[in-house]
Amino acid sequence: MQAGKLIVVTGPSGVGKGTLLRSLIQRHPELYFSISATTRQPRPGEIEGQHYYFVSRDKFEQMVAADELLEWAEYAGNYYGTPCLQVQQQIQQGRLVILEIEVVGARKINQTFPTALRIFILPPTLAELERRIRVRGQDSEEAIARRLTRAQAEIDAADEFDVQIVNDDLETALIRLESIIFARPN
Ligand SMILES: Nc1ncnc2c1ncn2[C@@H]1O[C@H](COP(=O)(O)OP(=O)(O)OP(=O)(O)O)[C@@H](O)[C@H]1O
Ligand SMILES: Nc1nc2c(ncn2[C@@H]2O[C@H](COP(=O)(O)O)[C@@H](O)[C@H]2O)c(=O)[nH]1
Repeated sequence: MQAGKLIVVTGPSGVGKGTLLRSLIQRHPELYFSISATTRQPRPGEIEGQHYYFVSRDKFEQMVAADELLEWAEYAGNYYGTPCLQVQQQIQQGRLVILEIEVVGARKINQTFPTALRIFILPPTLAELERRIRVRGQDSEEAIARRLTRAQAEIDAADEFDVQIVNDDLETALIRLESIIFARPN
């Protein structure tokens, strides 16, 4: 069986990573989308084991100590991390595995998984990024401020990644994402 591949999708909060990836997975159900662990409180409608594994800080720290996470980072006051086991199993089974993670964690993947394809999603403007976070309507003012403070430094890191996609028109960005993920190797 051919070995699978790891694809990391990163970019600032609210840029539309989740929106793009949900559409991508609808079109390509063979993709495996990794489910992260987080200490963040669930938002209305978020389901345990589907959107995230919601864990306490103690439990998260135990997972770190037991080396159960492929990468992890603290983001806007909460921990987020990728459980290793499922990702490794799915790659061994030949699947394309997608991680949707923030920039610090995406950098760590470069060290542990140097063959991963790392894609950075950019907003058309910072004002549009703020508008999207606000329209989503799921973060407190404090959480929005933390996310926007971090966004500029994240955007400045875009060139560290293999590919950059501007998510202006959603369908155009989705087609570009598809073409990069399913590009034939030379
Ligand atoms: N191309 C686009 N044009 C306009 N609105 C968009 C576009 N892409 C996403 N959005 C909207 O922007 C908001 C944020 O999108 P989304 O939650 O997917 O971002 P995200 O990058 O996954 O954020 P986070 O990292 O915080 O999970 C949503 O309301 C979504 O509908
Ligand atoms: N380093 C990691 N970052 C992750 C992971 N799972 C999600 N994220 C990123 O965190 C922020 C905030 O997410 P939100 O759901 O609270 O809006 C966002 O950029 C996610 O992509 C992970 O496992 N590791």
